[in-house]
Amino acid sequence: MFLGCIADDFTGATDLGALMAREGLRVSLHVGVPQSPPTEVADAMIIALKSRNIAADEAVSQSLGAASFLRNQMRAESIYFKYCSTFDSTDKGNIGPVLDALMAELDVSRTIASPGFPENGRRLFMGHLFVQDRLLSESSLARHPLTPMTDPDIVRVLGRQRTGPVGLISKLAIDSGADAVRQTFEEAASGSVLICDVLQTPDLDVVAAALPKLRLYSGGSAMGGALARLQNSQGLEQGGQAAADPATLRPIIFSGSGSDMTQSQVRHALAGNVDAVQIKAVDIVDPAISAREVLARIGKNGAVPMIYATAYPGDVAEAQAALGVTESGERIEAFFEALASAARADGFNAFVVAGGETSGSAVRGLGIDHMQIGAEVAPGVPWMQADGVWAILKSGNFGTESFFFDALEKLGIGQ
Ligand SMILES: Nc1ncnc2c1ncn2[C@@H]1O[C@H](COP(=O)(O)OP(=O)(O)OP(=O)(O)O)[C@@H](O)[C@H]1O
Ligand SMILES: O=C(O)[C@@H](O)C(=O)CO
Repeated sequence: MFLGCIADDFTGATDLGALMAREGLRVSLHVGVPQSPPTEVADAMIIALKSRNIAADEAVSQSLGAASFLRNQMRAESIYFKYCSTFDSTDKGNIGPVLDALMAELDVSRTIASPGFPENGRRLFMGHLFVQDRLLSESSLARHPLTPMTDPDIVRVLGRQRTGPVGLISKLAIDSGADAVRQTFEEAASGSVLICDVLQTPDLDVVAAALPKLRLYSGGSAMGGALARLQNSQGLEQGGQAAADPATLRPIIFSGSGSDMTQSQVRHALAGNVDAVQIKAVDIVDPAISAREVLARIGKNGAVPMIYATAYPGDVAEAQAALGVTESGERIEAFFEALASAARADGFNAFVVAGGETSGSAVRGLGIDHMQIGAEVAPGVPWMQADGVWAILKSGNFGTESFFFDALEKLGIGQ
């Protein structure tokens, strides 16, 4: 297996899977470390963790466990550590501590950190990360509830998270070509992690071509896509993609993200034909009971059900003031987990889910631990199939306004 990947959240894992499957790779995606090596043939394996917002030492231990499985059981030639294209983290971690631990474990003296994802507007210049046309620190990510990104200089951000040096593979080196990139990498001090500038996708291909056989890479999904492209240009068989039979599908939409884009997507869906139920944290006492109540209310008008907690920031703040930030979030997550489980038992089998934490809850509720990548609806957002269930896990800010309907259409379900 050429690439063994560790993703720090579920939507990020499916994002990476989509970008590698696009290049024809056979991708095997697992939720957590599998009990034993899977029998299917794969060029790349992704282990999805939920390690972005946990204590750094726990994130390190889970990531080392995944790396050990990928190297020892799957014989992965390289390890890829996938984190967010907006470098979501705090000064305590978890990107730096996990990178330090993987570098020590794999005995590598240098690696790269390449979060950029130009197709989704995440670009880096001189180590500064932009979201569309704004610096990271001026984007909505500066107000992220768990990982507010207030410093756009990723060299400086990673420098605060690790003990070793942090350098830069600048756009100037990339424009000079693969040899200049390789030289920058090789001349960097031992122990360095080099942040990669990227304005357009071909910049990533230059970096991949310059550094084709590192034991350890790290970044967003687009760098993984570039490595997959390089691998495929060396003659891999095309991988197949899972396809759905629309006649057998019963769709349902869950939205628990509060991001600006998901808010637009919910508003767009509400203006169309959906059977919508809004859920509030204060109303959830027993998640299983709330889930059954919601399921009893839907399905009367023949439209696709959409159950959403997504609310304006003022309403979220009100719920947080009443219950506390942790309690209000946990209630909604427990609700979506119970709802996924109950909806599956009721025969729903195509789940459109918005939000990283919400996706984690839905996957837990569905009880799936292994997924096959299907068609991509928006850059980095593919349908996936597991044990007769279809699911699409959308990162909060991904997709355009019509995403929910686009996703259904992609499976052949008209509105
Ligand atoms: N109305 C609400 N009141 C209180 N908490 C809410 C409300 N709606 C959502 N939440 C909580 O906000 C968090 C949203 O996290 P989630 O990761 O699903 O979305 P996101 O952060 O926008 O997505 P991503 O991580 O993909 O960018 C969850 O913990 C959810 O329970
Ligand atoms: O890289 C991204 O932006 C996403 O894959 C992500 O990590 C979602 O949380």
